[in-house]
Amino acid sequence: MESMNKNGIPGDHEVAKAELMRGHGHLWNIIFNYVNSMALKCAAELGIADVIYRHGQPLPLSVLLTELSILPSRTDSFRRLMRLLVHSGLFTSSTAGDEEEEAYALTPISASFLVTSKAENMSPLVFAVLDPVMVDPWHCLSRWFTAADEPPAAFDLFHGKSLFELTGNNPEFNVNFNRGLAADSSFVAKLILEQCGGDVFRGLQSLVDVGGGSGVLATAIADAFPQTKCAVFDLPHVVALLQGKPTVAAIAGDMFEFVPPADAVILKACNIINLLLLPFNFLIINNQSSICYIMQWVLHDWNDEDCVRILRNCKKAIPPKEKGGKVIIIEMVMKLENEEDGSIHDETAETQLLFDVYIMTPVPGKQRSEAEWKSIFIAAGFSSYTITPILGLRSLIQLFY
Ligand SMILES: C[S@@+](CC[C@H](N)C(=O)[O-])C[C@H]1O[C@@H](n2cnc3c(N)ncnc32)[C@H](O)[C@@H]1O
Ligand SMILES: O=c1cc(-c2ccc(O)cc2)oc2c(O)c(O)ccc12
Repeated sequence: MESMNKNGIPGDHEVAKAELMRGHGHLWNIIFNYVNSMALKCAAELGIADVIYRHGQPLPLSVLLTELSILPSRTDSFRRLMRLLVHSGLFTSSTAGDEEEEAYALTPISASFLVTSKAENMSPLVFAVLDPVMVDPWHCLSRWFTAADEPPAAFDLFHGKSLFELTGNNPEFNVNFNRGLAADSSFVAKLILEQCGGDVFRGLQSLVDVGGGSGVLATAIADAFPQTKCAVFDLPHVVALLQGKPTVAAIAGDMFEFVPPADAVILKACNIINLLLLPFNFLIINNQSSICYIMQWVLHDWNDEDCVRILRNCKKAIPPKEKGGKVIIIEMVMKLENEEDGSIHDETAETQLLFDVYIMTPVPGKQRSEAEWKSIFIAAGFSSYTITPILGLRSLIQLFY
């Protein structure tokens, strides 16, 4: 009672104590947040969503335990794991029958992003992001800030090489990483084609997906627009995973050296083009045709100077806007804290902040605001751009000169 004043209103001391308790809870939430990530990874590794999906209706706990070969001694632990995953919105639980045994069902999130049996050559993104190869470097992020030899990213400090060098000499991780990103690409490709496909891709003669990874995006565009000749350009060990995609050509090379002209791609469609042959193909570029380069999650890997180099290489090979040339970039456009609408507090804005810090650990990357993008576009010689938000999190940017 002593902390109330005579009107029954909590005194300063009581308010401060309540705030401290809230703050303590908040801190715990931040500290233990990685448990959500790891519980999700565990669910994906066990294949919980696949088993529920195959069952086609809410799955009683006992059946789930049997199907997943969970040891009887782990029953209680498994139920607690499921309780957290239900709380996170990945599954729902209900009780059915006289014994009131819990039964679990998929939510739209797990049905769309965790069921692997529906997606060939893809695995949930969580396998790429939470692979120990990606997680271990976080333990030296603080050291990276002060390391005198200034390694490009904490990843390089921890592994002694860059992410893309490591994918080149660790085949298992190369597959894991590219399959994880493929699943995300597949989702985005569907969205783009539904929301703005006609406006963006209709009438294009050729398109090259620069840093196109698994080729999922290029394949979806090629399937939706069969008259557009599509190709994926990426590092040799990445395009090597692309064998067997009949509608998309694969080209190995280094985008810092040059970006292949799309018309050269058409000549060699359906083969992995030997990089050595490409200079000869320059001789027969038809600069009058509508050529487009597309890049998803490529520029966010690099500093401003490198982005300008990549974009200048693209600009060299496309005709001006009136002749149908453009570069399409699918990336985040960060909302900034001082933007008027206050939306920095919503979940999308928080995810953007997390992803911006996330990307500095595997690569020397960053997420950019519109003003930051604009100065890169101008430095690379482009004169206009449009931004179409396709998801809360990211946008489709079209660049012209
Ligand atoms: C983050 S991944 C994005 C992959 C794909 N665009 C997607 O959205 O899933 C970046 C891609 O850039 C490729 N890359 C990195 N350095 C490159 C280079 N110098 N030349 C060509 N591609 C490169 C990587 O191999 C990788 O596939
Ligand atoms: O580890 C990653 C993850 C991504 C990523 C995350 C979420 C998405 O919806 C898409 C992609 O992107 C990465 C990336 O571009 C990179 O260069 C390194 C690592 C990752």
